[in-house]
Amino acid sequence: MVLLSDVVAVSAEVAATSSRKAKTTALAGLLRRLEPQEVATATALLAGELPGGRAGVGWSTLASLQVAPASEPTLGIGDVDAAIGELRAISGSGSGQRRTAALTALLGRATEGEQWFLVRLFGGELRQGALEGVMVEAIASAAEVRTESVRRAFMLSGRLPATAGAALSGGEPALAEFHLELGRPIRPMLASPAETLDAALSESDGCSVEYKLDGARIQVHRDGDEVHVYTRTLREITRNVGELVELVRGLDCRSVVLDGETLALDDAGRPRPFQETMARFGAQEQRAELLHPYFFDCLHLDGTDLLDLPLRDRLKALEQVAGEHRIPGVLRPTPDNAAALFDEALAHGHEGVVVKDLTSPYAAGRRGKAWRKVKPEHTLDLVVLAAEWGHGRRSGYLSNLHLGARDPDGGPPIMVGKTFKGLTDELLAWQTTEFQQRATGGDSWTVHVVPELVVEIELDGVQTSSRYPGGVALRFARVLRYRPDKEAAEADTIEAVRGMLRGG
Ligand SMILES: Nc1ncnc2c1ncn2[C@@H]1O[C@H](COP(=O)(O)OP(=O)(O)OP(=O)(O)O)[C@@H](O)[C@H]1O
Repeated sequence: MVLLSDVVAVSAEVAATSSRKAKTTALAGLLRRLEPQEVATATALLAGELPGGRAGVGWSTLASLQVAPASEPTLGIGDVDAAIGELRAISGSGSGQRRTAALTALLGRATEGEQWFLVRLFGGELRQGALEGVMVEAIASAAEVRTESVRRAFMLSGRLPATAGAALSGGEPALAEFHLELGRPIRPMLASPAETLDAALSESDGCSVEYKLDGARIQVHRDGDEVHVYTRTLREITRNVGELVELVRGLDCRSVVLDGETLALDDAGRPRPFQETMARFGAQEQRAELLHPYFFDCLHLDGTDLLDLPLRDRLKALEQVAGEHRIPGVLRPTPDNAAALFDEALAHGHEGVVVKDLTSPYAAGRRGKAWRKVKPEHTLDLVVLAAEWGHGRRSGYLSNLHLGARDPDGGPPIMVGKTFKGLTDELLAWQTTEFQQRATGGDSWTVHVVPELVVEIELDGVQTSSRYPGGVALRFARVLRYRPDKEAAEADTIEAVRGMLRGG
């Protein structure tokens, strides 16, 4: 039997080393020791996820609890699972009090180190998407299967616990059982940045160059008349986007999975601000502006999965089923044609282009070289770590943001700079409320927050710095907008920030 204290020890070991190999070895070592019934819960805990999802425990409850710790570790993985299940089942009148009582009982059975872990687990502070890649490798190593097989199962299920369960109990054959299922979204394929268009073009033999639209990612699943629409973070938004559902229901096919971008357009056909597209995803009421879909990939058509086929074949399927709703682009362009498309995309108010290798399969959830994004200006998506109270006109508002870049090895974000520029009155008011709800501590100047909000920052470049732990500082940073569609695990890495040193 594995104890919670074993998980806590391995988590600490993983956090303490920056060596990917050491992290994988530590995680795999523990995974190997698990009983089959412990695998799902222990995997979730190691990945910093609350087993089974949210349990309705807020920070205010957690912060108010002072429970004397146990002197010896006795909590097994099964005990933790059962206690979380009980917490989740509490409902009805007096549920707040009963939840506090159940949580107090659990914490009373935990040692000091275990309490620390559990409080952060409930508070969502341990969840680090960057750990996912390391976990995938650890599962492969513990189960003695190919990393690619584990990665594929994870992309199709979106769940590490289920992936680990299959790998450790059934090996390769069990992993091969994972399929694209209509109605279950998969993690979208992502792009990595290219310095220039020419650099991106020179990397592939044949490519598709497409507009990079500044909208919001959608994944659409249709099975007969049933249509579901999901966001980039796999949230279902079907009820909010009736016009997209109708459009996909009208396509000439029985079943299909399409990947694309959606955008609200003004009367002249120019993109509306990104915030308006995002607002549609959250709004319950119908709004005036209509969303238009721009599909760029087809992952399934009429009973056949296309994920493993090269892009050129997926694009043929896309043309067949949704040709008139394809994103603007060119296949196998000359350098001049590609440059013309890039200029045209910018002239229409879009972000740039994406250059895609026509031979590449769909590698969900990965930021690989098969898709390269090319943009003209410098922007970074960073994580908000803290904010300082403003002065003068901004007094009473949380203003100056402390910004962190992602640690690719799964550690906490690394601070790279501060800015209060670019914040509108509306954003100031919004973030003042949001940050206080996410506060983890601070002093009279500064409020530290759970590092989960992603903000897009425009900057002139970066410079070396001895002030910040990553050795780099942002130059002339200003806030462009918040990125509610992104999680901290998708923020730019410290390496991406350092990579900008070259560009000046
Ligand atoms: N033609 C396209 N092909 C793929 N993705 C596209 C395309 N046009 C727009 N996009 C958007 O770009 C995103 C892919 O770029 P990337 O993986 O870098 O995500 P990102 O970090 O959101 O990009 P950025 O922050 O630069 O907008 C997709 O999630 C999608 O929303």
